[in-house]
Amino acid sequence: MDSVFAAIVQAPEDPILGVTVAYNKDQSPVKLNLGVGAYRTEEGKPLVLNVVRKAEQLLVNDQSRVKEYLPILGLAEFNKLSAKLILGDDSPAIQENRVATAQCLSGTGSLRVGAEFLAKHYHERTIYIPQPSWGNHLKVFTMAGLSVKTYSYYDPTTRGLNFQGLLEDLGAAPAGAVVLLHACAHNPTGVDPTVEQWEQIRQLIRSKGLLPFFDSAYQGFASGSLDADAQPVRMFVADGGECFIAQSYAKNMGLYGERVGALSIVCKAADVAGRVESQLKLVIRPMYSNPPIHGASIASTILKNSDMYNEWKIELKAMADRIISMRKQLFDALTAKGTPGDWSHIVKQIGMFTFTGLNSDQVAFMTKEYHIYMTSDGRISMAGLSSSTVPHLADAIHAAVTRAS
Ligand SMILES: Cc1ncc(COP(=O)(O)O)c(C=O)c1O
Repeated sequence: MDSVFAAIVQAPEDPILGVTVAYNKDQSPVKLNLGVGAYRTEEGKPLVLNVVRKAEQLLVNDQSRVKEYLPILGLAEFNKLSAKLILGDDSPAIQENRVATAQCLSGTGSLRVGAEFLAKHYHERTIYIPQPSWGNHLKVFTMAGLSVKTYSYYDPTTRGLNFQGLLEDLGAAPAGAVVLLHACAHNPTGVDPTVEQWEQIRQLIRSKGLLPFFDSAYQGFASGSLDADAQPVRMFVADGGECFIAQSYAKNMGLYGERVGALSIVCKAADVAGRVESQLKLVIRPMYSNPPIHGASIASTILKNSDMYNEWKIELKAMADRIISMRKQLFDALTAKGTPGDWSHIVKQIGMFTFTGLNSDQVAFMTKEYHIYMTSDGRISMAGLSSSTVPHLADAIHAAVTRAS
């Protein structure tokens, strides 16, 4: 008898995760995976932070965390500490109980819960995401039932921010529309607004009554400082207006596989935040019922202990510094080879990724001839690179841009 699913067609791989699938199949000893979003060491290995190991040790015999686990919303302490991490220790919004926070499944799960909440409870169903943006944004928001539009963000000619285009597009958005903002280290471009530009964006968003939704997946990775990277979010929260924030600990604590994250909805009054929290529970309950306890316990163990917190900051800074060093090494290697083109953007960009400017043909060539894997938009993860692999990548880029097409 034929399977009832016989007519199902093969789905395409995810454009980002598919890079790793293709890489795994490659038998070449020189193969290089620059698609990974998670941090890697000089040896190309995933890094378990020292401070995470310590927190895990402490947790082995600790039963107390179970006591403060809230149904559906997860670890109460984790939620409070996460809101503090992004909003600041002395945030009036936290002191006034204006923030509803739910522990969610890493950054993606936090975005999705926020999107489902908006689809159910918010009058304006349109969300503007930057052009370009992390590839999953479009799907997360569309699947939740929102209508996704884009606003100008990147200018390929300057390899910088298209600030004028951004202001024009957001200025033309319907009142109330949701605006997705990368809190720092914009993925994939590595281009962030300056503080002055953020202030102008804030004024525009508030004057038009748009709703800011921050995606904070790389706090600490842009500047090496957790506080500095949170500044754009804090500017928006300081004005007293509403704001959504999705946080991920996948990159900055290296907890990718634990799926640790939080969604915070900053409201204008405590009673509203209480009602929002009650509705968040109704959104989450039929999705996955309750979030897992282990990863969030690790994160809160680190966040609440000042010694461990300081140790985390040092480890995070070291990761951010290694990425900056990789940028410099790649730029120097291309310059030394006399590779045609201006590669200065590689050192100017911020965060884990570099938006090389290589086109999809050049990427395909580098994969075929050099076994180098990256997304077809030319984005490479600097974390996937090491001093020993920089020359191979520089050779490949040089060959890709100088070959007759
Ligand atoms: C901009 C951005 N947002 C959110 C995420 C989600 O990360 P995760 O769900 O692994 O925490 C990522 C991961 O690559 C990202 O780059």
